[in-house]
Amino acid sequence: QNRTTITMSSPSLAVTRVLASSTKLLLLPVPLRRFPSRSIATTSTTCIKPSSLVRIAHSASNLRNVRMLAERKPFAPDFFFRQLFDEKSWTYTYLLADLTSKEAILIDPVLEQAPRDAKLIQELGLKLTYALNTHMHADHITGTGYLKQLLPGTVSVISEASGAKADKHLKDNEVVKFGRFEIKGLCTPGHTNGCMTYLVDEMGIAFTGDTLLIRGCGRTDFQEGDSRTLYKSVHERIFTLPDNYRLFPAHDYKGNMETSVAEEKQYNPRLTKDVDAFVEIMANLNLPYPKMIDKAVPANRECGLYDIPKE
Ligand SMILES: N[C@@H](CCC(=O)N[C@@H](CSS)C(=O)NCC(=O)O)C(=O)O
Repeated sequence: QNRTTITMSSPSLAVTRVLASSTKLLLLPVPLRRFPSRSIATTSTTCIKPSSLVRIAHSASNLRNVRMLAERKPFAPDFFFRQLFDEKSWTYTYLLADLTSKEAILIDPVLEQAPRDAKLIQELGLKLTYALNTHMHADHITGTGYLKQLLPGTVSVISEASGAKADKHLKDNEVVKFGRFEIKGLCTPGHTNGCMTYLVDEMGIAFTGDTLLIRGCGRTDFQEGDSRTLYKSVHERIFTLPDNYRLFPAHDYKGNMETSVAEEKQYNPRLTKDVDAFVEIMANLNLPYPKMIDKAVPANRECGLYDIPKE
């Protein structure tokens, strides 16, 4: 009979073998002391199908990463979340709302997408109260100025430290409410002086702007960029959040959409290094300047109220 015997100390190898042989598998009892602590042992002779083995093997390898898969805080049923994308600047905009009061906020809207965002908000029967910027962007013009025109009553928001115009300026730890929810601004300078990470603690989510990107971070070679400051901001204000917090950046250039505190603490190739190594990495990124920088920074200093289409 076609039989394969494996130990579960190398699950991926075992899966490869079993999938290749496509036989049933016989697990023989092996004294527990032969297994490393993270392995799965069987105490009786068992016959299992390859498909079950794949599941077991995945579970075994996941044991190593169990911290990363810490239970998420579920979204409340009355909390609305939508991630939107601008394909020209690779920017994520986030629409959040209280479904009972219908009050909504936007984080990092993009000028060219303001009509899309306004239409969506109207279609969903929401009322935009605040349009927030994580910082004074260099690669696109914020949509907050245009949204104020499209959806009158919208209040534009940016950090006090940004030096940009807006209806409302936030200090560190200051909160903005939308319905029963609140979003808190944490000063996380480094990419620019005025960078803020926005937290909705009740939902276990944070919007990191360009301070922390997925497996990366914002560059520090223009505006008031400073690598040591960025490193401190991430380590002291983002990596100290609970491991299961879901993180949403302002950009991603590789098709990723979200990450978590635990993942970035373990796998961020820049921010897992010590500060001197980080500074060295950042000094050698050699990225071309954003194409829009000369137009975007002056426009964003005026809250995007610059050259906007006349309605
Ligand atoms: N090519 C883009 C700009 C890409 C870029 O520089 N992104 C910034 C955030 S927007 S200022 C960044 O910090 N990137 C970090 C990285 O490691 O890529 C354009 O021309 O707009």
